[in-house]
Amino acid sequence: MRLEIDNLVVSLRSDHMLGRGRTVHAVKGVSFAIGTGEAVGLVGESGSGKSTIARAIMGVVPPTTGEIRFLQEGRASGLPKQRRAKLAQMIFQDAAASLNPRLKVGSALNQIIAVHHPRLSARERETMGLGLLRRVALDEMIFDRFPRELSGGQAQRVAIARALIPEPFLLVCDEPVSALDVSVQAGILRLLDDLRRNSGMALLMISHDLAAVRALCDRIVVLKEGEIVEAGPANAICSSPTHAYTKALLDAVAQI
Ligand SMILES: Nc1ncnc2c1ncn2[C@@H]1O[C@H](COP(=O)(O)OP(=O)(O)OP(=O)(O)O)[C@@H](O)[C@H]1O
Repeated sequence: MRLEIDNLVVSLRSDHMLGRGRTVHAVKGVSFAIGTGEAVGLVGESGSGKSTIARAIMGVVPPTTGEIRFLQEGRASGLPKQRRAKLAQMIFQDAAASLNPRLKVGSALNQIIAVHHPRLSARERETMGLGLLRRVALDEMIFDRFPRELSGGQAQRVAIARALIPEPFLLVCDEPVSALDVSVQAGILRLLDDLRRNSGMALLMISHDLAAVRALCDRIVVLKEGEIVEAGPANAICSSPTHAYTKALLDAVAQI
């Protein structure tokens, strides 16, 4: 399986009070690809277009021009809703906010398991839910907790467990650790890395933090004002950046 982003342009109508109705060129002709089991980092300062690219991949915003293709053995993959869930899932910075506050973790997982595995019995769904918790290294007790009773790291692990249910080709991670304590960050990054290595799930790791991206990714794409300024193997980008902007991002990491 392969995701190809080809000359993607996304222009948005500004909803900001001061510039309402103005067109914002959030993404201006971006191309890159991700194959099965690959981890690609998308870095750039605030407003460089990272989240807009993620939303376009997830089908939430349409490309203004250009294409986003999921290819299976060279052929376009169909996009009925169920199928789309198997192409890409997404996790967010604020994991707790992405969980339904009224549902216990077990019920939330159960609902999504029922959608994607309709033939399973209630018992089998529960077994699968508990198995998912183990896969993200959470205690079974978490099954009976509400999102408000979870720590930030636990909530992110539940969000990851939920994303795994359709067994997606790609997990889009939008700043998945930037709201967490440094000690908790490493555990989540290790979990994402293990999932990629063990299940072959591809990762698109979106971050303004080059250090987190470097730890996880084979390749890095550096964005500035909606355009790619540099792209290549993670080690090469981090050890000898060619673009002044990438150097500035690296210097920012060194100062932390
Ligand atoms: N819904 C929207 N309407 C209008 N403009 C938008 C909208 N969403 C984003 N933008 C603009 O598009 C540009 C890219 O924003 P985007 O959120 O993709 O950047 P980002 O790199 O993800 O930033 P951050 O790291 O702060 O999340 C910015 O100028 C932003 O103001």
